[in-house]
Amino acid sequence: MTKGYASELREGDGDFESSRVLDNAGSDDERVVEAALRPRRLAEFPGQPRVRDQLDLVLQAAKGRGAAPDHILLSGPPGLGKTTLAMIVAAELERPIRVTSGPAIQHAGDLAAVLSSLDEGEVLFLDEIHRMARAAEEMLYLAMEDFRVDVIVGKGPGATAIPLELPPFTVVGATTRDGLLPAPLRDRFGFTGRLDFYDPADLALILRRSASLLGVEIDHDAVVEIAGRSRGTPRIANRLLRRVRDWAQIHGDGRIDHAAAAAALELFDVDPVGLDRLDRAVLEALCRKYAGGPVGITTLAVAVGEEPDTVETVAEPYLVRQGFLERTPRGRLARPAAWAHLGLTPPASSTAQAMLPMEEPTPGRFAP
Ligand SMILES: Nc1ncnc2c1ncn2[C@@H]1O[C@H](COP(=O)(O)OP(=O)(O)OP(=O)(O)O)[C@@H](O)[C@H]1O
Repeated sequence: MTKGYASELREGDGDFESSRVLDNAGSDDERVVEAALRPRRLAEFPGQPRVRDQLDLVLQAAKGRGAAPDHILLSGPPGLGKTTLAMIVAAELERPIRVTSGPAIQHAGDLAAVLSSLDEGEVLFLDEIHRMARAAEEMLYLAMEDFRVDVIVGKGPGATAIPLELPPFTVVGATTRDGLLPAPLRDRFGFTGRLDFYDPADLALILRRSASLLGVEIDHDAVVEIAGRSRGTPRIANRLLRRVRDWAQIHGDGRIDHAAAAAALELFDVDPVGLDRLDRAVLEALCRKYAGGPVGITTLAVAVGEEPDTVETVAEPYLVRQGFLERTPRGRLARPAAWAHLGLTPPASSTAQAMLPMEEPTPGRFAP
């Protein structure tokens, strides 16, 4: 589900909290709206054609055999649809879904309680699976492989493991950091779907569908404008749509045209390539404070007043994808496009400048 970044940002110094319309977080009300906008079936899910086709095959084959499918791992940056796809897996299998998350499982006993109450064929959605406690991870390996958990009774040398058989079930794990998953856990998943940023045409489809569900009229140019500034992320596209809708309601007749979209996005500090204040702060710190780097992620995060994990999972993937930033073994480096985007001239000695030039991305187009 969509958690983590909200609380992390709130717990942080809060610089970006109030104005980050692009946060991959949101209030409870927003989560309710988000849930209402989720596609329910695979056929309604725009984008990610490869993952969709692979998942379709896995699910159809399992259904045909009348068996639970292999465990499924979904990885990718926040807001790309991992939770949505987990819900879709259960809907396609016509099975119930149990939802929990890594941070909620801090002891093996927490996981044992969930596992022992699963019904046959049930889908267990484990969001942020990389944040589960180590002891619970070990229990999960066994449960995923042998459909069994060992319940430990007693303590010390007298402790006994009592095996408890489980009915077959399917784990759908979601992670923004699959590199943090221990190999034995990763290996237990028979299928891994890697979600990537959406292209503007798919975001446009998502926006049209959401506008129709929200009952707002939106014209073609406005859809293109919002899609181009949504960082390749459906959650952000939907959130920007709702802010543009607010603008059109207050300043116009409720219909969304290009002028309304552009004015609202300007108000909410979303720049023409979709970068928000945190993204720009990261680039500014990298270029102005550290002369383009290389600089370590922790230092960079301190410079922008954020947790390293937030910078790494929320801001960086898109900055890398857009050709603004490069991750190197020595630290983060600003690419020439970052200097150009900020209107700065790289210092003559900058390592970043010595690298091959990349084009400044155009609005709504991803760098190759
Ligand atoms: N392919 C899609 N089509 C339409 N809407 C989508 C799609 N993918 C995601 N969304 C919308 O974006 C919102 C966020 O998606 P979701 O919660 O599934 O992302 P996530 O990858 O699980 O994020 P996180 O890592 O933060 O948990 C959903 O509420 C849904 O409305």
